[in-house]
Amino acid sequence: MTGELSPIDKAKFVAAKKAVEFVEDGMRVGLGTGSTAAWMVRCLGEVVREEGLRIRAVPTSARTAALARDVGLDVISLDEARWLDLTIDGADEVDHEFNLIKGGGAALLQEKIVATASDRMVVITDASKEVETLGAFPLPLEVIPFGWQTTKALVEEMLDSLDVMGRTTSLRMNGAAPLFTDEGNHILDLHLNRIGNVRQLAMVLNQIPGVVENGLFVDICDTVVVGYGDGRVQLRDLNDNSIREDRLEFVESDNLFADLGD
Ligand SMILES: O=C[C@H](O)[C@H](O)[C@H](O)COP(=O)(O)O
Repeated sequence: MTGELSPIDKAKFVAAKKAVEFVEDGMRVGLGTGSTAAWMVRCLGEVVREEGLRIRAVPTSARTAALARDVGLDVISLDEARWLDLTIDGADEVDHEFNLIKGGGAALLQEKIVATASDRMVVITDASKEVETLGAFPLPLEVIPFGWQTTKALVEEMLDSLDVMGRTTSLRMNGAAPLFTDEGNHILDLHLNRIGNVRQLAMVLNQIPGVVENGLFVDICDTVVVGYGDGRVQLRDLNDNSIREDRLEFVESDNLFADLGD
């Protein structure tokens, strides 16, 4: 069964499996969204079944909530949990200061709320998402549908005033219609190539009327777990600047590998 996994899925899987080791009995855990986070939810379900951990999980999307219930996790809302011990999530890009671009799966709003409500955010990724400077991946911006074209024009004006060159913005589509997020909003993707001042951009984007949230996660992530296709994992911790390495075996499990990908 594991032979069917691509190297990239193996990398995502080992990062996810390693990150689940941070989960302890009694914790309230935020569950990210996306293909990497889906591996983590499956791994967590298995650990909870095998070790009898009592955890409560707060998902960041309807997709993750459905998967979490499928694998037997106790799903509660953020309002029930209030604060979380840990959130584990994927990312679209990660820089050396652990700033992130998120929202490729349109879940950035709930993801940012949940991660910010957590004592610790662990990001799981493969090496392809590590970058010197954020911005090659289009930056998602969640905007309310009312007047979105005006909001888009204001965003473009703001980018001009910041001298962000060569940018384009596009409304994310779902087939022929605009995509709606779980919160009923649209996504504008900002194609910027390179984000010089991440902190400044994150702040000014959220000042624009109509913008609900942006996909820049600044000073939120503490730990990054990078997985590799050969089973290696690297754990980087910003708090003590440590880097630890490990290697995980691929263990065949029908539960984990029956439904590949997100
Ligand atoms: O909105 C989606 C999230 O921010 C995802 O965590 C991000 O897009 C990474 O997804 P994946 O693990 O599928 O690459």
